[in-house]
Amino acid sequence: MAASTKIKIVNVSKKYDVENKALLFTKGNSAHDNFVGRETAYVLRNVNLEIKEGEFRIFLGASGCGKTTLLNIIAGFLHKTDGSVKLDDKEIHGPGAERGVVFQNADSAIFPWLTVQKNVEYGLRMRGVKRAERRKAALEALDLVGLKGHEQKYPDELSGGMKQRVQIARSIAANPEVLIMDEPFGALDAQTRRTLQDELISIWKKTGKTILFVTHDIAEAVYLGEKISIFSVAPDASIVETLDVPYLYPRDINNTKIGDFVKLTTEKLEDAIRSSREAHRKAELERGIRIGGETENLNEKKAGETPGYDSVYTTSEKEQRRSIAV
Ligand SMILES: Nc1ncnc2c1ncn2[C@@H]1O[C@H](COP(=O)(O)OP(=O)(O)OP(=O)(O)O)[C@@H](O)[C@H]1O
Repeated sequence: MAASTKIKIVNVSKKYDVENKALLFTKGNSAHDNFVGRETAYVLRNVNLEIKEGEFRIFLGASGCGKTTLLNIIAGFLHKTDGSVKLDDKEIHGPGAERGVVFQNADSAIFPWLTVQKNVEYGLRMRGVKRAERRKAALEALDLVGLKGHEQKYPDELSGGMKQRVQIARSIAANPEVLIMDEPFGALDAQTRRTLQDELISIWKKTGKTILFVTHDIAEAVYLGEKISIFSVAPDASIVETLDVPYLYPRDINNTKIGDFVKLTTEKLEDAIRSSREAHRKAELERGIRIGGETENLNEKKAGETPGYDSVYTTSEKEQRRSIAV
């Protein structure tokens, strides 16, 4: 039987109130000096997306294209400016227990004064779940993320990877239908990252949850995702292409075919960045204005480099990418 639609996003747009934000800029600061009054720029414009129940969906895009903005709209933390976001055919108007969120920075998401177990129980306690029941849910979730035996520790006794596991366990204990993950492994070392990627796949397989996952790391996207949605750049960013990743789990990132798929995804992302930047430039030229100071000249880029490259990858990711695929 075909999976049902879990999340449906139709023509979602978002603009921030940059006019008020600009008042915060200090004079002499380049953001202030270059501000030319485009207070109504849309970060996201007409985003369309359909996610099936139980799907593992990746969001990939240049820094600042609006991935976090979209996740926050789906999580219910932010209001959209236009469009519709439905979960199980019902419009989302705010946060809900059926959506669990995992942020990149575990330090700011978990409470240092609570033990691991109390941190994981926290959301359930807020919902009035009885002690024995929340204890059971917390212990099961901690077992699932490999933290059995660490229940009574405090966050400052844990490594970065363990803290991230606590955050994931806290989401899972609340038993959400959708896990919304914003670069959850971005701050971790390569080894821990790989271990947590494998654990996440195993949790996804065991629980059947729908997962939305933002990453900058193309190899991670291909290793984890069933589908990869690629964003153009802001302003007016949207999802320009969605790739199906046609490989069974567990995937071997050193496999040549998967390496070729990483390369293909990289090219698609670079194309999306290049063509949306060209479209912005054309539109700016047509309006006869220069936005944000110096307009970057595409032709001045070094041979072999693609516009947006530096904003998408960190140095180590660039090296990893070269060694993996390009
Ligand atoms: N509260 C806000 N007010 C004004 N502009 C904002 C606000 N939050 C985000 N933005 C702008 O919206 C754009 C998209 O931000 P967002 O954090 O969604 O991008 P992102 O794709 O997640 O970036 P990254 O990959 O670097 O985390 C950026 O230009 C950002 O400066």
